[in-house]
Amino acid sequence: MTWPFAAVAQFCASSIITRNASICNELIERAASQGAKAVFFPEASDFIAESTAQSVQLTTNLNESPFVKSLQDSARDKRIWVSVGVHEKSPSPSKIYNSHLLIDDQGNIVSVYRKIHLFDVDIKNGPRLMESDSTNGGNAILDPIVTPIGNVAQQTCYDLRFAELSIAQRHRGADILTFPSAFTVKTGQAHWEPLLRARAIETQTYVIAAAQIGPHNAKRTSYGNAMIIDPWGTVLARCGDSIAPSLAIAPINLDYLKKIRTEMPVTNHRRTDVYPKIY
Ligand SMILES: O=C(O)CNC(=O)[C@H](CS)NC(=O)CCC(=O)C(=O)O
Repeated sequence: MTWPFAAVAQFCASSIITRNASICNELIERAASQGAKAVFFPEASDFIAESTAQSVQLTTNLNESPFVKSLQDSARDKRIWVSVGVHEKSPSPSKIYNSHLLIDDQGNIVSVYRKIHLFDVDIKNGPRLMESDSTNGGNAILDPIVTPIGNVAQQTCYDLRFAELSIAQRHRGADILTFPSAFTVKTGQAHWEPLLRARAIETQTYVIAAAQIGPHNAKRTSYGNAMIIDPWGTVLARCGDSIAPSLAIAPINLDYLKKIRTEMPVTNHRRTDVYPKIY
């Protein structure tokens, strides 16, 4: 059996939505031409705004977004699944959702995850970001979605730091955890790869982590290092240091995943008589 390939994307979004759309659609074409069955884009691929006000002003409903429509068209034309982070209107006029869409190879949006944990931090000599100024948090952990590469479970960026979500999604049947992200440089250097590898190792799942890279505007730069990790914690593929749009590709081997889980059945060893089962 040859195993299906996944592609993870890395680029630098600006506040110009049409430009970001061209980059993503070009990468979808490239991923499909390399034989990938699914391609994963970063958080906020539609735009990175220069202010809270601009972020709210640029945001539409999903069914009114030319960015989303163009990715749906590309997914259908190229017969490839697409995971992508975008902004979405919420019921409150001054706040949005930070959403993660899964689009199937017919161009249908099959799942919309709304980021649960909001990045409100003020780090000395580091970033100060108050995501909750512009964003409402979601309230649901989603079930994994069956795709040609395996069961894909959606999260977003800062959610990575809350292992409960990954454990819950593992219990619900995830083969692959996905973290579309725009990590800051300071936190990324310290935490990005160890957190991703920890989630892969402790849940024995593949981890696909798309990332924004480089300077979006005068105030904001992202860490990059998009990567695909296997259930043993090995980094199978990663994007390089260039801020030019790029892809990294790896096979998703569910026999290998089963082998890892059989040889060391950590999920069966959980002491849910001592602490609660997360589900
Ligand atoms: O701003 C947008 O439009 C999109 N949202 C983001 O980029 C979010 C909120 S500012 N970034 C993160 O969650 C970074 C997390 C991070 O860097 C960490 O956990 O260390």
